[in-house]
Amino acid sequence: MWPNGNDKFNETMILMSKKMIELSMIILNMLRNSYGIGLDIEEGNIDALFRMMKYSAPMSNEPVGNISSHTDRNFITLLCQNEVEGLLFKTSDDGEWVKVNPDPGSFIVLVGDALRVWSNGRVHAPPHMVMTCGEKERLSCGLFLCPKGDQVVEPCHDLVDDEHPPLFKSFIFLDYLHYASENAFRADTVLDSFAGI
Ligand SMILES: O=C(O)CCC(=O)C(=O)O
Ligand SMILES: [Fe+2]
Repeated sequence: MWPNGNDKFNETMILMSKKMIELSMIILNMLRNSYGIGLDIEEGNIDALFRMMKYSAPMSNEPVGNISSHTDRNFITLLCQNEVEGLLFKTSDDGEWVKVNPDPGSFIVLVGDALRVWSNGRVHAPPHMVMTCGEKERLSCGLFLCPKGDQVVEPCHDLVDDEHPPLFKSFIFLDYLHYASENAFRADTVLDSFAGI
């Protein structure tokens, strides 16, 4: 059983997760630069979860729901997947559901709730879900960059002023995770009910 006895696989997964953490940090820094401000998210205050997901082939042409609509709770999620489509996300403009065209050579970047709070609502954390159909299994792997559980999540002070009042209250990340898991049935609006002002 992995990791025992599968050293090569182990090594590849550790390398992959390290590279995905690096890429997530680069993206966070690009965001900071685009606002011309210092990023008060330090590496020591961040956790990363690497997860591999397998959706078995539904063997039907009717789409089958695998993961229902939700926003991710973390700062930023990087996803890569095989060629089987299934991920859909909701746009901020008109709330349309859009299919993600799978490209095994690229990463999908999703903003999560913690980054939406940090940016004081400037970046959209899209509700997304997974629905598959057909005869092939879908494989994806995700790197979820999160605040550590004891971290305070709040709008970045440089992004709050008279014209941009805070849209969210400060909270401890772990408290939010608990609240979100107790309110999982409204997984894509739970941030607003927990911390929205
Ligand atoms: O498998 C995917 O592409 C997405 C999975 C997902 O949304 C999640 O694990 O939060
Ligand atoms: Fe997700």
